[in-house]
Amino acid sequence: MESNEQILGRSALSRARRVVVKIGSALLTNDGRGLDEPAIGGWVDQIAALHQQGIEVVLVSSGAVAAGMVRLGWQVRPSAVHELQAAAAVGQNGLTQCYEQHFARHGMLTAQILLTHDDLSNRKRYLNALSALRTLVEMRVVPVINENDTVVTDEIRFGDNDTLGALVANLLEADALLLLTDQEGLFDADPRHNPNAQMIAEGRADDPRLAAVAGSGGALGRGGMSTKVRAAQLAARSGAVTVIASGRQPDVINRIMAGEALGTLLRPDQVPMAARKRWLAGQLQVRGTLVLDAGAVKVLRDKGSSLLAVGVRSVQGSFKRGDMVVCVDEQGASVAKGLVNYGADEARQLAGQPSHQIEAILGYVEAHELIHRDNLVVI
Ligand SMILES: Nc1ncnc2c1ncn2[C@@H]1O[C@H](COP(=O)(O)OP(=O)(O)O)[C@@H](O)[C@H]1O
Ligand SMILES: N[C@@H](CCC(=O)OP(=O)(O)O)C(=O)O
Repeated sequence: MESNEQILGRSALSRARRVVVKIGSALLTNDGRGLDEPAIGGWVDQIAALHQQGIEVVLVSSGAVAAGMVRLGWQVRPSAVHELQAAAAVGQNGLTQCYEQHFARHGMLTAQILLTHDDLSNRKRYLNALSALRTLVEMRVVPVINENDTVVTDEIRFGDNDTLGALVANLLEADALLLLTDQEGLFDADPRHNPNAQMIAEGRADDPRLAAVAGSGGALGRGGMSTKVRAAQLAARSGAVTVIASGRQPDVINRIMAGEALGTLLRPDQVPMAARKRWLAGQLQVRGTLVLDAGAVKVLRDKGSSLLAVGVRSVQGSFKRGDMVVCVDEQGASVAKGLVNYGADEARQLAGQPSHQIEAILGYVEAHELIHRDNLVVI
């Protein structure tokens, strides 16, 4: 029998079905010298190979500011936030184009997604982002995500896409988060300043000693290792394993996903399913109640199905799309909790109705299910 460490360690990577790959600025820009296009081509080839194996890959890519600086002919990275934003806006086009061209060599489509951290803490926008991303992934399109630098100031100032990568891993309940950077992994001291620093091969994401060795920002004034350790902690909440590794190692993505001991592995302390359910359940206060008929209770419990409106008897409370609601049986016993796709008024109109009637009743379809099974925890 496998031990917990094996379940949550390297072997979790070889079983992973969905992975978020984050490529950092330090690496993409070859330490601040504009986009490293041949290297990008290499990562795209590796991601295409994973796709061939049926693994879903979502890419979080930095590099907009650096690409914009080259296009604008700026030699020095500006410090004023509005100039960083301008450079990011110009550069994002180049970044998108670069990925699009390389993925096209493999006959693959990409989609540009610009998000802020706030988007993923606002319940409605969270659900919107989730359904858009899930649809893209199901269509085998590779989402290429970056921060929406035009509307944020903190993120662009700290240059932290590690947190965004972790939030996306939470959102999509990814099995793994790969943080590709310019170092072989997390060292016990910054290797740029300490030649005797040793790489940490493996640890628990929430080990406080890791935060201590990660220190502060990287050489380009970015998050450095501290945001990577924090990202691993966030990713662990939904059960994802994190690997911090050098993007310059040949075939790094595929080797890590095959379970090879490259980089630093930071594992969650709980098996993924338990972590995901706890994370979802701990997300929000319950805002309303859906009373289910016996058939709906049975399919939720026995099959882990999504909740359809047809199985809902009545709706209590006042809630909005994206809020957490509790599902109870007709005797009032709790059955499940989940994020609801319709607000209370709409849910009342839909209760007891088949899904194909949603458009006729409301005039639009937000989703075919009232609660998608991925957003549902049976209790
Ligand atoms: N303990 C450590 N181990 C490895 N790298 C460290 C450590 N502490 C600080 N660093 C620095 O973090 C940098 C990587 O972070 P960063 O520049 O933010 O990369 P990215 O842009 O890929 O996110 C490295 O170049 C290194 O100088
Ligand atoms: N979003 C910005 C900066 C993000 C950034 O540099 O983050 P990181 O790669 O974590 O150091 C960009 O694309 O240039």
